[in-house]
Formats: sequence, C-alpha cells, structure tokens
Amino acid sequence: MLRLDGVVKQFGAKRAVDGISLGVPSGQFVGVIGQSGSGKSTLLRMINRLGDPTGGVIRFGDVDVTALKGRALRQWRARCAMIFQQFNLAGRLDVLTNVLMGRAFHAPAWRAVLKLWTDEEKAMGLSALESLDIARLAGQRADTLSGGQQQRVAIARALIQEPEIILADEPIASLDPRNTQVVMDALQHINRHFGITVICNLHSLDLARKYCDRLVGLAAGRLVFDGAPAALTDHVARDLYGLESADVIGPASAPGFVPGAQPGLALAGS
Ligand SMILES: Nc1ncnc2c1ncn2[C@@H]1O[C@H](COP(=O)(O)OP(=O)(O)OP(=O)(O)O)[C@@H](O)[C@H]1O
Repeated sequence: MLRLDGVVKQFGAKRAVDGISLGVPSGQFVGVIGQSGSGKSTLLRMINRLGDPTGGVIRFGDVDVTALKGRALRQWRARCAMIFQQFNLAGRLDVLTNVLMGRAFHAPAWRAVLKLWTDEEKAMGLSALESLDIARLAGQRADTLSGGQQQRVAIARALIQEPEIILADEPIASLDPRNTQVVMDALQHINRHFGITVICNLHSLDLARKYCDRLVGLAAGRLVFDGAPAALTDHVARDLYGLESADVIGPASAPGFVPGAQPGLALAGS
C-alpha cells in the first residue's frame, strides 16, 4: 500500500500540491485527472522523489519514502518506475539496449556504462519486449520507431526494473489516437498481468474512465474527487475542469464555466 499523508509542495509563493492524503492499494490502476497546472506532475514526481515534498509524508509499506537518501533512494526508484510523455529513450541506441538500461538500477554502474549485460538480463529484456508485442524491434534504433512503439519500449524498460509501481506522467500526450490506445492497452496489460500498481496522469476523461479502476481529481493542488470512474459524471467533470471541460468531455456537453460554482463536486474526505 502506498500512502500519502498531508503531502505539500511549495515552489516559492506557489503551493503546487496542497495537503494531499491518499492510500493506493497494490495492483490498482489509478488515473490522476485535473486541469493543466492542478499539480498532477508535481504529485507523481514526489512519489518517485524526483521532487522532494515540502511537507507531509509518503510511505510504501513500512518504508518512509520521504526520508530516503543515497542507495535506499535509488532502490526506491527501482521499485517505483517512471514513464514520461517524451519517452526519454537514447535514440541512437537499439531497442534492446534501451530496455536493458532499466537494469541499471540492479547492476553495478560499470556494467551499465559498458553495456555489459548478462544473458539472463538480455532474456529479461526480450521477454519484456515480447509481452508488449514488440520483440521484433529489438535490434532497431530507437529513433526509427513510431511514438507508440517508443513508448512501449519505455514501458518495457520500466518493466525490467521489476517495479511494484509504475508512475506514468501523461504517457499518451504526444501520440495519435491509434498509438494512444496501444500504449494504454500496454499499461493495462502490465497492471493486470503482472499486478503492478499504475498511477497515470491523464488529460482525457474518456481514457481515464475506460482504463482506470479509480480516479483522483486535483484542483489547485487539492484532492477534490476520489472515486470510481462511474461516479465521475459529466456534471462533476465540468466542475473539475471548468473552461477546459470542452477539451476533455467534448464540446456538446460542456456549458459555460461559472467560477466558484461547484455544486456537484464529490468532495474528497467530506
Ligand atoms: N519547478 C517549478 N517551479 C515553480 N513552479 C512550478 C514548478 N513546477 C510546477 N510548478 C507550478 O506548480 C503548478 C502545478 O504544476 P504541475 O506541472 O504539477 O501541474 P499539472 O497538473 O501536471 O499540469 P499539466 O497538465 O499542464 O502538466 C503549476 O502552477 C506550475 O506552474
């Protein structure tokens, strides 16, 4: 179980994340939704400790993630893989080598630098690619792949970290609709098949409703919705997204935004 208790992130005068408390049981597929600037990326980055919370505590089981340093912090990052919008692959290297970089968390640094992988590690890499249906691309340069293929390589790289959690920060934001579905299907597959917890920032509510077990809605850094996708009606979504609602639930059902009016919002913790 991942637990956040009163987590805060302050950037100067800006409070990007404002006292979020949340428990995520192992194996859940959680979608984090909310307007641009609501704090979704900042929240995910703190879980991985790419950013340090200004206040509050993050725990995973009996580990106090917020207190980790050095080797223990690197071990946490291996257990808690991160996937980004821009894939972060080494374009000049082949697909399998990119995937094997995920083992750098487990192998001695010199082996990762020299790219000296064991046969067992190579087999793991191929098997991760196979599970995402792209083993045939193993020898191809990463920068020759489509966006959807590159994101699946990034997921395979995360998989061979053998993580317990995958944090995906807008993983489909730069993909076309077909590749979007392929990548979301891949995340769903690793969630269901390997039981890995997935926490995924998403802009599209259709995708959030389709793929997630649970949705967490942020507004101005606060948790304002926490529930099953079915509970996120268009009415609630309009309150959550305001002017952006036309983008996320379709123009036909998006009326004008009335600032401050949030009658249907399922307020978390209330
Ligand atoms: N390094 C930083 N320094 C100062 N302010 C920051 C920094 N990172 C984020 N912020 C601010 O914190 C707030 C939350 O940003 P964040 O990127 O977490 O939002 P988001 O919901 O992920 O947005 P988007 O959907 O556009 O990615 C924003 O107002 C942003 O400008």
